[in-house]
Amino acid sequence: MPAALAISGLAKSFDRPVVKSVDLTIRPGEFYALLGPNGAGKTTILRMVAGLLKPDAGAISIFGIDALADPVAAKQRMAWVSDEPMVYDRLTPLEYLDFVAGLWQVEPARARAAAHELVDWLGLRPHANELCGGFSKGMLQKVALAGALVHDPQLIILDEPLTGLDAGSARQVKDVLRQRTASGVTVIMTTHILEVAERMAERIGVIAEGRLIAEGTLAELRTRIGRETTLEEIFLDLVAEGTEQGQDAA
Ligand SMILES: Nc1ncnc2c1ncn2[C@@H]1O[C@H](COP(=O)(O)OP(=O)(O)OP(=O)(O)O)[C@@H](O)[C@H]1O
Repeated sequence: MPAALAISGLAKSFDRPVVKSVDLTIRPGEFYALLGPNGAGKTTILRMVAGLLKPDAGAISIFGIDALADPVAAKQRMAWVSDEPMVYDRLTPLEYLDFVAGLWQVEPARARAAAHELVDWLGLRPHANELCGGFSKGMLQKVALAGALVHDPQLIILDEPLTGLDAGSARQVKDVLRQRTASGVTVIMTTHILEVAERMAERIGVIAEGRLIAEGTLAELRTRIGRETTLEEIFLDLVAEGTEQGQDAA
């Protein structure tokens, strides 16, 4: 079976190199967290995977599909959830989900069932028939997540999905993601909430200055650091070890 996501030699520069020859392989059903300091290049990597930004170099394969050569086929297998939710103000959550399902040509009865299930899972039922225009950012984030999942993607790519959510909403989103991975779906997400990476991710990748500087299970990362400590300490040590700034400070 091909990898859910295989990236090799991925590179991108803006006014300077931001992603520098990143290789990453995620197996089907895996929950993978991408950590890294602000500006490390995490979002840029995910935007390239989601087909929103053209890499300068490298290859991206999604379940064996060359995402650069056949972006439409690749996009059908994945969902992209940005940290800036884009939802239509003049639609209710159910109307929005119906609209998105239509774009994906999901069979109407299946789409309706999926929409109602997501609305319930994400606690949107009391607002299911209200216009999204009046929603808080957290509620919009949940509607956007529901929209991304309505076509049953096999790879879910999320950029900071829990930022700004209250405890109850964060729990609902985590439960939806857990439920999806339990049924074999692959998840890759960026987060600054180390506890989320620690509790939810099977493997963690650390990006610093555009490079993947470390990767593994929490136990593997601990072994690499050589002491029994928290993910926060591991993260700070790895970043210090893997960046010019950190090396200068050491
Ligand atoms: N469209 C763009 N044009 C110019 N520079 C950009 C663009 N997008 C990102 N960058 C720059 O690329 C670098 C990496 O940004 P990116 O958003 O990938 O980082 P990140 O690791 O996701 O950071 P954060 O944790 O703060 O969200 C930053 O210096 C950012 O300013």
